[in-house]
Amino acid sequence: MVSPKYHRVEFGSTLVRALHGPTTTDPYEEHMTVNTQPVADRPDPRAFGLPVVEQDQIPDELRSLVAGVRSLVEAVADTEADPATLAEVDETVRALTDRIATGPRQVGTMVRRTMADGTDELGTITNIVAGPTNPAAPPLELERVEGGVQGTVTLSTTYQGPPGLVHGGWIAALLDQAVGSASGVETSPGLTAKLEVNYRNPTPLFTPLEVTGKVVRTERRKVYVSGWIRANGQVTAEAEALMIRVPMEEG
Ligand SMILES: CCCCCCCC/C=C\CCCCCCCC(=O)SCCNC(=O)CCNC(=O)[C@H](O)C(C)(C)COP(=O)(O)OP(=O)(O)OC[C@H]1O[C@@H](n2cnc3c(N)ncnc32)[C@H](O)[C@@H]1OP(=O)(O)O
Repeated sequence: MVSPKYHRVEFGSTLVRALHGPTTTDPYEEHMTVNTQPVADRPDPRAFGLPVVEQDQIPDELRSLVAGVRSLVEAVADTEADPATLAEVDETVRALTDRIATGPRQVGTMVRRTMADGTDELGTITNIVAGPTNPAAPPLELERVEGGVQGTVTLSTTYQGPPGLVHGGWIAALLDQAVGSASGVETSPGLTAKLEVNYRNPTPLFTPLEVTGKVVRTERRKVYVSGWIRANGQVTAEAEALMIRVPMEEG
């Protein structure tokens, strides 16, 4: 179990409860299993009042909508349609937004997914890099490899910084996710205390990017992790990170 002395995370969810009330109702609860069984050797988000949704229980209709909205964002970012068409689409989108807004899901809602090798991973359901219900997430799907995790993602124009290239902040975000996930599956989940990124070569848009995180060594709660992004086999960015694991109760 997670130690109650982990005040910062505990305070975070207490704050969430203070802001949003003791939300136990999830708009998708009818369609998704909210797991209530504690996990023995891992921090249990439910100890902090955070619901856990199983990723394979997310309705196909929501997955499809998320992908559709992602395409919409790309189309909007690059549209050169005439003003009359823009006004018409704007009105439609606003009407659709009103129709779908069911109120916020509880902040901190977690999702559990099972990687190809059977490893379970917990993350927030709207995680900006990997969250399965977040249309703003690319999403980066990581799988277990020896010593860590790896995944491939292709970013389009909505992640642009310099012309034709991925924004440096997003490069750091991808690496943060990879080192955090590597640390989480190889040891236990934690927070990033330090992330140093070296931008070695331009990271191109519209090109499959291989994102890797590997644990280098562990000292008590400190986990040292390296990360890389490769495009066409060439390293474009690398990271050295320090993750601090959420403390577990002794014994
Ligand atoms: C129940 C559910 C909870 C789950 C939570 C995790 C879920 C993850 C799930 C799935 C993973 C998916 C992937 C996610 C990827 C994204 C990750 C992010 O983006 S994280 C957001 C950005 N990071 C922050 O906002 C941290 C802000 N900083 C803090 O909150 C604290 O500073 C924290 C937790 C990092 C450390 O605070 P302390 O009080 O817990 O730990 P102290 O006792 O100070 O340090 C422990 C050891 O670490 C060293 N240390 C701490 N910070 C250091 C630093 N910056 N540089 C060097 N050493 C440091 C200390 O010197 C100490 O070392 P010695 O054991 O004594 O040798």
